[in-house]
Amino acid sequence: MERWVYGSLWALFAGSLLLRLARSQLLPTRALLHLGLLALLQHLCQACLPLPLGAPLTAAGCLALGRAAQRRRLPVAGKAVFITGCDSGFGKQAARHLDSMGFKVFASVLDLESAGAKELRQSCSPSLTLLQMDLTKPDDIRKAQQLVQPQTASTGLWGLVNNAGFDDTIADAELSPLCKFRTCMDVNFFGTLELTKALLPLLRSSRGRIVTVSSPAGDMPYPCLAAYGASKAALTLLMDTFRSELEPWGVKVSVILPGYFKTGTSCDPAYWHEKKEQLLASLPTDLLQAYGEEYIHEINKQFVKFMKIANEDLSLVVNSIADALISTTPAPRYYPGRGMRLIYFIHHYLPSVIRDLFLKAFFINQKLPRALQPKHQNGLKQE
Ligand SMILES: NC(=O)C1=CN([C@@H]2O[C@H](COP(=O)(O)OP(=O)(O)OC[C@H]3O[C@@H](n4cnc5c(N)ncnc54)[C@H](O)[C@@H]3O)[C@@H](O)[C@H]2O)C=CC1
Ligand SMILES: C[C@]12CC(=O)[C@H]3[C@@H](CCC4=CC(=O)CC[C@@]43C)[C@@H]1CC[C@@H]2C(=O)CO
Repeated sequence: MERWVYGSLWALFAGSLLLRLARSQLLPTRALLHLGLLALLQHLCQACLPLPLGAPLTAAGCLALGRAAQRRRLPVAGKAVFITGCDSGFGKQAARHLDSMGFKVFASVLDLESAGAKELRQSCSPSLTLLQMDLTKPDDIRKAQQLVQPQTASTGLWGLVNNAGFDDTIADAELSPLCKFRTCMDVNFFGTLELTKALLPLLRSSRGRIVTVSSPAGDMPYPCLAAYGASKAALTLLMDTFRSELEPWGVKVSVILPGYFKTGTSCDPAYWHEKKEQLLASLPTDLLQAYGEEYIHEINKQFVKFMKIANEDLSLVVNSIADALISTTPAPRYYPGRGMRLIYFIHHYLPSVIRDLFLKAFFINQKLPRALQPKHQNGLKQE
């Protein structure tokens, strides 16, 4: 009897864990997971249940998992979606893709004359509306809300895709100017929060969707990304809170956590060279003395080399955005991109010392600051 109780409890625990992992999008393939789960259930039933119930229970498991695995999609007709950051990158490609799917797209851009805005104007259907909006300007957000509201009064606004984001500093937190922390927070957190609050009444009336593109840098300490990562950490937590609080209203919230992709200026060496020079010119002398110019050149070199191998297939992210908008069961998290499952597995299950070493080996591994180098050590001792 005891064996039977333990076996059943173990089967329930293992089954719930594997199902949670399946829904989290963290595992390589659903089929692999389902086979593993069914083999486990079959074994446990045979080992623990007094009667030959293995086969019928396993068959029931197949049916249940098959239904869970089916991700049904909602009809697109009549659904309006507001997307931010469509000048380039994921936002531009998502606007074009959602327009081709039949959504009524409101594509906001920083600059209506940007190459991306012109491309969307030329390549998308007449139902796509381009509008200029700077997330750091409350007046722009108010005008955007006033444009969208009358055009969605009958249908409500089905989706908000918070895609716009900013970072232009790749340096240790101590070397990152405070104004960079503020700009990242202003765009990535406060601007996104203000827009979301402005459009929430429309989203609640349609029991629609909020899809926010955050970053794994908000979940784990990527070296030299403190300003950006802190703003994304705040954003991700905000969206998790929205997901819980908006559940009674029928509004579903998903967070997209992409890997590293070639978008906008993310892999433009000339852009990052200019940002490095601006940073060097802005640093106080004592800080520059302590770290040394070479330290900052090395970070920039490692970063530019890393982005050379960034993913070029933006459709991985765009498809996650689309799924979060029209799946009947959107996932709370999407992890599109090479190696993201491994990175999150390490983050969730390995000790912090291993996690930190992995991120340094994977992304940027700073050299010793000038003041800590043996040939400069005597300078420190005298001070
Ligand atoms: N490229 C990558 O490897 C990754 C990007 N992300 C996130 O993906 C999102 C999209 O970025 P990407 O397409 O990669 O880069 P991107 O630079 O091509 O696009 C960023 C967009 O945000 C807009 N934007 C910037 N500041 C703005 C402001 N103040 N107001 C309104 N819009 C503003 C830009 O005009 C641009 O359209 C961002 O939230 C970014 O943090 C997350 C993980 C990885
Ligand atoms: C900061 C930025 C976007 C990111 O989130 C990535 C970063 C390059 C290193 C990364 C590797 C990952 O595995 C996750 C994503 C990320 C932290 C990108 C460099 C420029 C990108 C940017 O500026 C976004 O606005």
